[in-house]
Amino acid sequence: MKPPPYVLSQGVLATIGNALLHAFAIGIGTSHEANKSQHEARPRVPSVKQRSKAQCPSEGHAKTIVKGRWGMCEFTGKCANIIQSWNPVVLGLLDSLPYDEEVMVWGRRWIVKTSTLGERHGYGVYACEDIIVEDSARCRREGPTLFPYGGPIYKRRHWNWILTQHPEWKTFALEMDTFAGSTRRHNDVKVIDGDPIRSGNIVGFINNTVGTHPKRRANCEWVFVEGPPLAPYGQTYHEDHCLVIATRTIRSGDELFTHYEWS
Ligand SMILES: C[S@@+](CC[C@H](N)C(=O)[O-])C[C@H]1O[C@@H](n2cnc3c(N)ncnc32)[C@H](O)[C@@H]1O
Repeated sequence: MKPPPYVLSQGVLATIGNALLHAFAIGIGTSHEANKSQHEARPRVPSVKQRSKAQCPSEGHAKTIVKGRWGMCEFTGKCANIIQSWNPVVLGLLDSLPYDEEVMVWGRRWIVKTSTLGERHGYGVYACEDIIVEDSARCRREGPTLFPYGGPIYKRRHWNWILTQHPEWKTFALEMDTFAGSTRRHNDVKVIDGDPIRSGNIVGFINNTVGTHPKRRANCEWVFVEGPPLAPYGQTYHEDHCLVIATRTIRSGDELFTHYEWS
């Protein structure tokens, strides 16, 4: 998944009149185009065409079982060393993400349960409280921060290696810094593995507006943020990160939707 990585300027979140946000208002920009204001990017997803064909160096095809939050998974060659362990708690996410149970993430209550799209489309994320977005904030993409897109971060090249061995890992991958104006080479782009099971990443359960009947309206978007989140969530997390922000008022009981493509 490669949802829209909007980039906010330094001042944007500072103006958000939300007490919670003020607690961890973020300094923002991009690592390669600092101080550039908002970039709107088309949401994109790693497609088969975009993916490099590079295989993970196999070194005699030795097989290694890598144990992690996902259970056990077999990798060969260098891939086994590339797989990172991840603790969701460092980014203020939950160590385990229960279904059908209210949880508190970044100061707000949420529930992960069957999507309004229907059972065959899996789970969705619902708000358990109202989140108000003023019209003026909406126009400037200054809606409240909901939670981060969390998971281990891989270089694109390494992520491609992983996918050659486990293509099913791709569903929740977010390319961090591909947005309009990015000058990074494709292989330099970083990818967050946001699988909810592997990463405790609640964002992974947010569904897409595309093709929905009746038509769902997006109520949140992704933004790329340079540097770690401020306290209390950035105490031990030192990477650039991505956030989900509300783009319109979300009422208690509403399911979150955004616009992304997937392959
Ligand atoms: C990022 S996940 C979203 C969470 C997913 N519902 C789950 O339980 O894992 C993306 C997957 O959800 C499903 N999905 C999301 N939005 C959809 C939509 N508008 N129509 C149909 N399926 C959708 C697709 O199976 C897609 O691969």
